[in-house]
Amino acid sequence: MTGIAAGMMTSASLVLLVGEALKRLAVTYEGGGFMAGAWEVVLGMALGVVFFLVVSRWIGKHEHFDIAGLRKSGGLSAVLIVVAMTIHSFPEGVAVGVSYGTALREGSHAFGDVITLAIALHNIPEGTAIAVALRARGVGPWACVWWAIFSSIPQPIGAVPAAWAVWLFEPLLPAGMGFAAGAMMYLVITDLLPDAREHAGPTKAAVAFFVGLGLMIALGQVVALGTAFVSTIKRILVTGGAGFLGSHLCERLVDEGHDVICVDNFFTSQKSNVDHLLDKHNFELIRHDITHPLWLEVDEIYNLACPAAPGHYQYNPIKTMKTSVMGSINLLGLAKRCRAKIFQASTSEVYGDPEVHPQPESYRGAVNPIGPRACYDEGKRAAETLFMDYWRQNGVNIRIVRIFNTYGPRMHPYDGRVVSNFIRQALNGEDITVFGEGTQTRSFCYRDDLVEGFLRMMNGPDEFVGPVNIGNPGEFTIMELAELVIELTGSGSKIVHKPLPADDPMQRQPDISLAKKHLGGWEPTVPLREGLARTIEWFKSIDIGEYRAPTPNY
Ligand SMILES: O=C(O)[C@H]1O[C@H](OP(=O)(O)OP(=O)(O)OC[C@H]2O[C@@H](n3ccc(=O)[nH]c3=O)[C@H](O)[C@@H]2O)[C@H](O)[C@@H](O)[C@@H]1O
Repeated sequence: MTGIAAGMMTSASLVLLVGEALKRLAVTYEGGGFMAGAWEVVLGMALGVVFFLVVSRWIGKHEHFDIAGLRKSGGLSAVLIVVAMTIHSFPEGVAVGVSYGTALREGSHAFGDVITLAIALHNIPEGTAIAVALRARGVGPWACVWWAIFSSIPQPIGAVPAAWAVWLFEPLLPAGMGFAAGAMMYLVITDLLPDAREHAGPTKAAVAFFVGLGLMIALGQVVALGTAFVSTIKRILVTGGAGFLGSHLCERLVDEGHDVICVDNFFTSQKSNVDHLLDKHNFELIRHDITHPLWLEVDEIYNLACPAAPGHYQYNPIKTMKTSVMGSINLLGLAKRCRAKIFQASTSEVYGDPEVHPQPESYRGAVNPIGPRACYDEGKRAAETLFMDYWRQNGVNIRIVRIFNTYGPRMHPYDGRVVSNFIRQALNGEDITVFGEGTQTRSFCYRDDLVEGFLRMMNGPDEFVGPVNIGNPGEFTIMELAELVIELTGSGSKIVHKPLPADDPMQRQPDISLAKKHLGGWEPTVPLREGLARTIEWFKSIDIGEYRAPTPNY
């Protein structure tokens, strides 16, 4: 078994990791000549070897890994063996993590899978050895099993941060691949092969080694074939994809390698938001209004299409209601036909002017169904109803998020919402228009935090369909916001008061416990001051003259 694992790990290290790293470098250093950039892999391998060497020295003698030696052990040495095995699992985990980090960055998990398999296989004799040593000491059979399993727990603990680190430092990938290869080869030479040889003799060890080599090459082929069939690349439709949030979502999805179809009618959005994506092979832009049916073949749909600023959605309230209701019906029908997963961008406005504070998802809201905001609030509520009914009645795979006030770069300068208005006014030296006394509150979430929440919700388990609040619980009065914008822009603008619009909610703050629980601990990371500074920089970088106000209501 150990001999086979040694063969598999050798093949994985040299063929998959080093081979692939050199292939990548050939692209990076195109035209750079023989061995261009290969030093990165060599350096990575050396680091991998040194890493294992240091760890092995630190935990003591190699005899502790010696499987034959374990059989003879008893008493204190058995405890030492468990400790040594447990600690030496850690660098193995790092090797697995580096391999997965590398593989996933490439859009496939094949590398990680084969290396995990090899390490897992090699865990079997190690775990058995621990069990044998403890059993000889009179430890009960189940306790032996537990200790055998426990000794491998450092593997995932080492693997997760290692994978993350590789992900973070993409340019170091070839060196990272070399690192994993070097670390594994060290393990093969110092640990696996001597064990195999001592156990089974040189001939059987050599045969097992070559069986392992062959097995891994065959497995690599099967995985490659399987990956081609079960591709991780999805065809994703984003409606409202040229808008403030939609364009950022498209960008994230394009970067992840998905085939993205952006649909927009450009009512409150701007083509320039997706200009930089137009020449990407995996991005497509369609001008279309979702109140009309759409015939496409997709795997996932993000429905973000709807004007969201009160002034613009009240400009043509019937159209706003149609966008939420007919748009949802059209897209849910598309999702049903394609068996696609579909995501609805709902809103904190479903809570109306809330009597419960902060607002949990279970709160049913206080919406005026006949007021000027109803076209949006009730439209979004009806959309939620439609989503839930398509889920219950037709088994459509849905997700609903309720977005709380969001801001950031690419907000339309004439959007009319409070953050864009205040920044535009401050930069132009105009009066800052605070509606009412400015004592009403809002909780402002930075765009990137929100889109991260979207992705986690869409990619989360099918059992959790929402609705879930996504927003920043940091609550501010509108007056505080005005003062902060003046401070950050260094503007001489004065604050003036205008009448409070009808049905304007007095307070709003999301309860995000549900998101934290179900979306892998998701929570906003960008504080208002920092997010506003970034947004102000973006506003300074654009030419407002290139933007056309969608309606006169801003
Ligand atoms: O920003 C958002 O994401 C939300 O914006 C609006 O909801 P609202 O909270 O009314 O957003 P704003 O128009 O930005 O108004 C926020 C507060 O600032 C006040 N405001 C707005 C604009 C302005 O120039 N001055 C001003 O004091 C408003 O009266 C309101 O109390 C939309 O209706 C929501 O669907 C959307 O989720």
